[in-house]
Amino acid sequence: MDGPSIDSLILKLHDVNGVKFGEYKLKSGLLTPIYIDLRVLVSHPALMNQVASLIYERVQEEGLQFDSVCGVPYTALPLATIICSQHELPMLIRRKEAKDYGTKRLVEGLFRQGDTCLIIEDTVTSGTSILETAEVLYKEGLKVTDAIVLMDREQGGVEMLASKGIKLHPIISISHLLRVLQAAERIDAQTAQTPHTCCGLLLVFSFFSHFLFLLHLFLLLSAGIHPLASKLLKIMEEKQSNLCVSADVTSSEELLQLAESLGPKICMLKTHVDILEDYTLAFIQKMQALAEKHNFLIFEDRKFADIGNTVKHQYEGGLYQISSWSHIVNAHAVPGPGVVKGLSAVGKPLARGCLLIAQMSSQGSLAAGEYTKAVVQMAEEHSDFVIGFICGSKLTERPEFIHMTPGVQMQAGGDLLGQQYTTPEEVIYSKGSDVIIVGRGILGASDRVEAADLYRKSGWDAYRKRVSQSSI
Ligand SMILES: O=c1ccn([C@@H]2O[C@H](COP(=O)(O)O)[C@@H](O)[C@H]2O)c(=O)[nH]1
Repeated sequence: MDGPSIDSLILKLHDVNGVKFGEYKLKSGLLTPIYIDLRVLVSHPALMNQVASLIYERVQEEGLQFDSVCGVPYTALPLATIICSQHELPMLIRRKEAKDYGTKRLVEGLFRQGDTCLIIEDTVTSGTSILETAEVLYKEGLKVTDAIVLMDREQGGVEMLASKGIKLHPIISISHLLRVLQAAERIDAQTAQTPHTCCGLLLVFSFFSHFLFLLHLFLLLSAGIHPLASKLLKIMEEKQSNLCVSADVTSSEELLQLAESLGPKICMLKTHVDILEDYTLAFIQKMQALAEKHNFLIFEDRKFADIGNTVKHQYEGGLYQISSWSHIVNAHAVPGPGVVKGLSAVGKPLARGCLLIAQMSSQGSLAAGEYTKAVVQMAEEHSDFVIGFICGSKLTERPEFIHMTPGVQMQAGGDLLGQQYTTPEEVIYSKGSDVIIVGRGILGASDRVEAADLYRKSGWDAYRKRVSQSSI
């Protein structure tokens, strides 16, 4: 498609409200002044066809070689469908929903290991959505070398994807779009300059979003939530961290080193003390001192799952005396409410809290569907002790519950024993969880402190972004 046709497409997109200025984001509290909303295309089939043709023309101009096409869900899905149907190209569908871990294929359609898949996207900002889709395809053994996008917001997407080995081919840049709209007198010169004042706007945005975050926190704290949950939220805000490190090591010395070095980066340290080869109560006292020093909570991932009377003993006594030092423990709901009552009898007087395991990150987990719903109900009935869930996504809008998600790494994927990984952005921003729990993603890094900081930043950015967008 030539320049004039692209320009007329831009005007048509503006006509159908696919490009919005100012108001949309101001209402939701964000100061992003230009919003590209190509979801409107589904209501305008002629325009949808035009966009699909434009994308396909670009594919041909670039001489791209590929075996299949995948549209980033959801807006680019119909675009990919039209292109594949009109040109008889094999298509793949990436599933976005993964509520029931491991029960569904992540990529639908036929492909062979090593096939190359072309990604199609409607709008790119940082490139994260394309990367997430590519990561799911990589996991299935596919290659991704190129991606085509209709609209490039020119906010680093091309560069970020290039650094990951994906060449992005944008069709319309936001600066061109603004020039066309200004020439057609749809916007004034000041609005057309918007991208060039990006840094100033980002500062205002950052301040505003921080304000919204604090407002959100205030509303949560006023909702009468458990003191431990409120303490956790305060730590998160103070340390700008929703990272819980899963310290799955077998020596107490290494665990203490982890707590000392990663302490400043985390809101919580998760332990499995029963894998330590040299557990002593003296060690646990040192850990408590580090938790005080670096202001984090301790979460013993004990996964209690017995009748109330037994879990009472397991929590309070034995070798580990968990209730004496662990701020938070967790439990399966399989035994019924007795497990919570037993734990609560020990933990409540000590101001401890409990997470119920509503979903698991492992492939084929049975904690799904009706079971998960029943766990949420059990939590609601015991909210004086249950402070939240181990889960893959937000399960309830009730503000008193904190959602914590394990199975997190920078790249989606899994291990050989059924663990499944999702990215911090996906877990926190897309799925609405609050805290990321990261083990080997940090423990396996050559520089654990640097890795922890990357996870902290990624998780926290996603959290702030989500909270800012949902507050007003
Ligand atoms: O569903 C669950 C519940 C708990 N875990 C625990 O989290 C960590 C994850 O470690 P990675 O090294 O990041 O895989 C580990 O301690 C598990 O016991 C979980 O993974 N999934």
